Amino acid sequence: MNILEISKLYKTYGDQTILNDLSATISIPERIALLGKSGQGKSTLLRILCRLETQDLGGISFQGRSYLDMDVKEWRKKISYVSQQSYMLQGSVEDNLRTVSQLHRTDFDIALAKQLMAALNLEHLDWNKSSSELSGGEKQRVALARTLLLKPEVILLDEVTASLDMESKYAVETLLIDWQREKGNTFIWITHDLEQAERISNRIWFIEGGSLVEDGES
Ligand SMILES: Nc1ncnc2c1ncn2[C@@H]1O[C@H](COP(=O)(O)OP(=O)(O)OP(=O)(O)O)[C@@H](O)[C@H]1O
Repeated sequence: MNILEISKLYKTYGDQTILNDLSATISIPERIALLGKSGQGKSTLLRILCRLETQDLGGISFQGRSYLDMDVKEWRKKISYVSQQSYMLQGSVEDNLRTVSQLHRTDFDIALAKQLMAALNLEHLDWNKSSSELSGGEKQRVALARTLLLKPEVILLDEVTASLDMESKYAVETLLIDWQREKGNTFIWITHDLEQAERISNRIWFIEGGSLVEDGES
């Protein structure tokens, strides 16, 4: 039962309905592009899936286990979110990369970290540099490497190439597709770029009015 199941999710903010009876079954592995106009609840859906927010009604289960039966830390190790505004911890680049293993008490895989940084066109970035001194695009890619080091089974990507130049954008796409094929994980990737959606996905979702109005192969 290698699936993430979303069942009848409802979410409102005040009198605004953001998710309205949204259900879906997500296989692992799978590559999903999530499209939809601004303000349609894409980020809200991903934030609920990694339990940064709570739905008003409905359930989520992963490999047959309800989200209610798994503690948040264990859940987020399996289902991780990379936000649009990349969140950096205080300290150096290396501190940021190491955090994940410290948090989850696993060994820091320095070889993998170097490999990821190189694949993200960051091989020349000084690991002693303070995270506050990084550019937006550097922060975004360090945040991505930090998440991949956790090897989540489901990676939730919120417009992660939005602040990148073309070369870095393609580097991120290549890395995530190669990683997905090799590890057999799933990603759900929010993008406003239809061409990118077609390049990166095998399944496309279109969200509108709080529901998935399209769900098909790409
Ligand atoms: N914490 C919150 N409190 C109140 N309203 C919120 C909150 N978070 C999101 N919203 C509202 O919910 C709606 C959906 O927001 P969300 O960020 O999920 O949309 P989105 O589809 O990801 O948009 P975009 O493509 O612009 O990133 C928006 O109208 C937003 O203003």
